[in-house]
Amino acid sequence: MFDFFRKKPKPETPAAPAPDATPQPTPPLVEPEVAAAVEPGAPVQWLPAETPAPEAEAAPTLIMPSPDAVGEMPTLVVAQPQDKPKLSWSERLKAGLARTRDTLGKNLAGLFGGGKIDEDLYEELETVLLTADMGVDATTQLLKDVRNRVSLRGLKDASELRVALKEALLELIQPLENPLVIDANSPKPFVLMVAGVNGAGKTTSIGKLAKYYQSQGLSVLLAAGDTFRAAAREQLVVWGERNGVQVIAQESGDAAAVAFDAVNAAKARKVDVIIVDTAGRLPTQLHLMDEIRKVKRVVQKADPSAPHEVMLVLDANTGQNAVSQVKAFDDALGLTGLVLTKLDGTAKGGVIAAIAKQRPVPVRFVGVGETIDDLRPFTAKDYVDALFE
Ligand SMILES: Nc1nc2c(ncn2[C@@H]2O[C@H](COP(=O)(O)OP(=O)(O)OP(=O)(O)O)[C@@H](O)[C@H]2O)c(=O)[nH]1
Repeated sequence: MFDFFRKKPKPETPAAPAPDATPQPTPPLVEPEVAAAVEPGAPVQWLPAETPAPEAEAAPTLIMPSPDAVGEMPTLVVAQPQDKPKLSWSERLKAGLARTRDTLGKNLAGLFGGGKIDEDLYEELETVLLTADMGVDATTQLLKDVRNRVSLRGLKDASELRVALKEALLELIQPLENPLVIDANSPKPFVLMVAGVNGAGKTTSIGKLAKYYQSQGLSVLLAAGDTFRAAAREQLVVWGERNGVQVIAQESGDAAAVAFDAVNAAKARKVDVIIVDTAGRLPTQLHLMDEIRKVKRVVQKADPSAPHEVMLVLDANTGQNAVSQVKAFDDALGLTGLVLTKLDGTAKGGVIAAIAKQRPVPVRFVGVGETIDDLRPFTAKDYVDALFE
């Protein structure tokens, strides 16, 4: 389990930063000679003093966690395969979507049990879809599609409706399937910026993503851009140390400056992927939305082609509110991908249909638990199968 990630206190709403607060140089968390121990034989890199970001006037002190420093921090225990019986991903996805399936499935079973297809049945189907958090727009589209399929195929019996609905749902959410492939043809470093509301699962997902891309042979660097919560930074630093992933952090200061320097560090170290964490924020906190726009702008100053992915992490439990979050963050940042977390704890997995209909930003990954293997690329067919089987 990501025990250490779970240790942190309930997320707080970060205090409003001054929109253009000048980052103050901060004392390093580790001494230079200790930092040198991180990469034996390699020169210590205090990065980057050379090119200050126009909007991040003073370069922050960057730290590499040292084994000594990390040794004093709480232990992170990553679930080992032997912790639980090895399930295939489709089994885990199925287990994760159990609550949504129970709600949807039970209600649909009642509908599709038999009898003839009539207006009453369509009305009941509408209620079931809305209850699964699919939203009005997606529900309307699904019903229209199901009606078409029924009339085209001349279906008469309610039991035949199930296949028609499954097909209609697959067609609706299929466009969201667009995996985030990072390979030799991708920009280097590939800059992935992560955003989301408080507690959505950003930091946990970043740990999982780092592992995912590392397992593909890519080098990964994390930027601890959640400068509001010291615990968030420490989580990343400790997690990075335990898993051999470099982390760039500073003790306090400006998220944009951390991101800027981390991109430069990634360039200097020829790292393949950099993942930039950011503090949780609500779309209604306009000053914080300004602040995250600034992070993006400053990243662009370090690398004009970056960020190459702006990913919103969404807690599936928020149901229809997730759609509002997608719209607001997309309007502010121009999202290129989504991560849908905590599907295991919710009956609101149908929200994916609402996203497909109202703001179809690709769902890159879905999360169905807290262990490292519980985040996987989204595939529409697996998702629909897990909902209906
Ligand atoms: N059950 C379950 N829990 C998850 C999943 N993803 C994350 N969590 C848990 O959600 C909680 C919050 O996750 P964090 O990663 O700390 O969230 P965050 O978005 O970084 O939070 P802030 O930095 O406060 O904004 C932690 O307890 C995680 O273990 C998931 O897919 N399933």
